[in-house]
Amino acid sequence: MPTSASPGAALRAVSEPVDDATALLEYASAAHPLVALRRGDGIVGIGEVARLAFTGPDRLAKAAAAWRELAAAARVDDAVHEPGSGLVAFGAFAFADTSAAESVLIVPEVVVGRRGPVSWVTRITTDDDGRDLELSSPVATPLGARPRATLAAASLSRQEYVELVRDAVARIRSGEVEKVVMARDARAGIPADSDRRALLQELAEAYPDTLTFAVDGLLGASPETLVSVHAREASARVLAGSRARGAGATDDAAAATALATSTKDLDEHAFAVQSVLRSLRPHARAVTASESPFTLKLANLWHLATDVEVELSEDASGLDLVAALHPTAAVAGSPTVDALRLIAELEPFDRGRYAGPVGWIDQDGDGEWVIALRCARIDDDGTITAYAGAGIVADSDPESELAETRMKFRPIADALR
Ligand SMILES: C=C(O[C@H]1C=CC=C(C(=O)O)[C@@H]1O)C(=O)O
Repeated sequence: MPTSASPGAALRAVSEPVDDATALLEYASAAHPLVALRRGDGIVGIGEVARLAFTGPDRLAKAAAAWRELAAAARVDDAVHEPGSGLVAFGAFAFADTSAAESVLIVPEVVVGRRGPVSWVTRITTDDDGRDLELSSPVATPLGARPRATLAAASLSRQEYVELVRDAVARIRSGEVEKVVMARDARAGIPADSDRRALLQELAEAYPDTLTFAVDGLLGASPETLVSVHAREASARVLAGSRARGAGATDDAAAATALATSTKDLDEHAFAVQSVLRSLRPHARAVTASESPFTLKLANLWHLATDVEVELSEDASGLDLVAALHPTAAVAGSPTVDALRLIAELEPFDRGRYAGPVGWIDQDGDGEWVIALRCARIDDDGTITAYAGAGIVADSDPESELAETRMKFRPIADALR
């Protein structure tokens, strides 16, 4: 484990432009990478100058308040002024209020970042002795071999998952909930000293439009932006409703059309959009969302997607908005409270940080948060636990939902292949 520390004193961060930092992943730790990358741009953290941990129902609100305080006390010299320069923390939060998994904000000692033509390094330290920051330059090391392993069903066999979905459909038809997301887990093992960056590289190449992330052992490639905040504007990409990609061009186009015209998927999607709009409205001067969803193409799946743009009405930070949004109907269901109760009752495992918010925040509260999907936890001993879920509504077919979860395991399964 990395050393943990809470900042005894205020933090000081200095960002300076550097020559092109092309292969950002080469700066990350092989064992404990801190990464947020999209199409080659983003930030990589090295070391830990502070780790804030939270648990329980208020974990997000507590994190938002703690970060506000820490950022207000920090001394930041940012000569770069790009999203991700200056003081940043990476965060990963548990899905459930009762989860045993700790939710964390990690402030790295060094950040290497890149956005288009601009590259930078940020050095962060505690400001207690008034020292000038003189840390050595970050070192790029070539990625190691990609670890190989095969995922196997863990807490539930495939048949048990099918039965779980059948139970969920019955509970929906009896009127208990309108939609519930049912997940399953799968496990594999890699050597403890495997280079996690090699898996991230594979995810980033196969899923360039997702956020490839790694925070505190959780890594993945999420297509779903919970909220991205920059200069008092926020955006979200809501996903719900999925189809496997077709084998050839004709099949693939037919899969997209079938998805775009499926009442079951459009209903499932509408619940997710409504839950996001409801959560964002109190913080918004204006909210814009397209009237009907578009089909988003990923390497493994088609998704129904809606982009939401928000003009913020107050000084809400990314974490304030995350606290308002989580859990959306894309990962919990609708109505939220009833769906969460059903998940706790039916799913025989702790989701940990799967389906929770993961991302980063800067000193101004700006940042990018996605829902931790298409992801796995890798323990220090090399045990991998991957997760995949599907939104269940009254018309769901249990076998199709099982097939959908298999497609959602593919990013992790393929990266390990
Ligand atoms: C719960 C997952 O996906 C969600 C996001 C997009 C589409 C979904 C669906 O079609 O069911 C899920 O709501 C997952 O990938 O584990």
